[in-house]
Amino acid sequence: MSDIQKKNAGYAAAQYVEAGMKVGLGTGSTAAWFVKALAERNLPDLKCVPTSERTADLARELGLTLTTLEDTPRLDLTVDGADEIGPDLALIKGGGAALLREKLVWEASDRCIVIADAAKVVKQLGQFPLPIEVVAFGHKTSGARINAVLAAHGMGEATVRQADRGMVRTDGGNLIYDADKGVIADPVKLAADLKAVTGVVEHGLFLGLADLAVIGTDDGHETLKA
Ligand SMILES: O=C[C@H](O)[C@H](O)[C@H](O)COP(=O)(O)O
Repeated sequence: MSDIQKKNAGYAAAQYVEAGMKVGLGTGSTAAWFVKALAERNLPDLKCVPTSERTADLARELGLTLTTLEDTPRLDLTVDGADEIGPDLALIKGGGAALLREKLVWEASDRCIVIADAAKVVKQLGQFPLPIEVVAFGHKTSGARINAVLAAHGMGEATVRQADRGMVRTDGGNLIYDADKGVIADPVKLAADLKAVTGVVEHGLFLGLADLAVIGTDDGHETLKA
């Protein structure tokens, strides 16, 4: 993990934003650099949709104009971080528990740019534990079903994410189960199988959504196309 690489990716991605755009703001330490760089550009008539309360607070503090998906259902561009970037720009996201709002914002965007430090680029997804957002009601039952799906994919068990004060809650009040790390051999099928479990709200596999990756290097950035 390199902060300078994250910063370089965030600042480079801010150059893709034009005046008057409707922009989705990602969540996490890399996306925070993008939000900062975007605010510094001071472009006129931007409208931004944040993907978490954390990002909303930061963007507000930096003077960006915020709106919601309810008021602005289509966006020109979303820029967001990732936990892993695999072949074809298939991603794992949700390390910061923001995956549901992130996916809603990504899917509402004409173009999505993923930004990351170089260590996030992998040959096969799965070394980062896949986050799965689950409704709290009956979550142990849902968790057992999730584990059956993961076992069928040759993966280890998922466990509920804990913080100092108990189970982590997302901005929407849900829980996060993190799959044990391992090889995700068939991300498309795993995504469909997880979505079929009642109680699963969303999972952190972002497939076919990223158009471009901006990868920070120590002295600049590189781009990868989908
Ligand atoms: O839920 C959080 C998001 O998906 C983040 O974009 C992801 O975890 C990457 O975060 P970071 O840039 O801090 O590594």
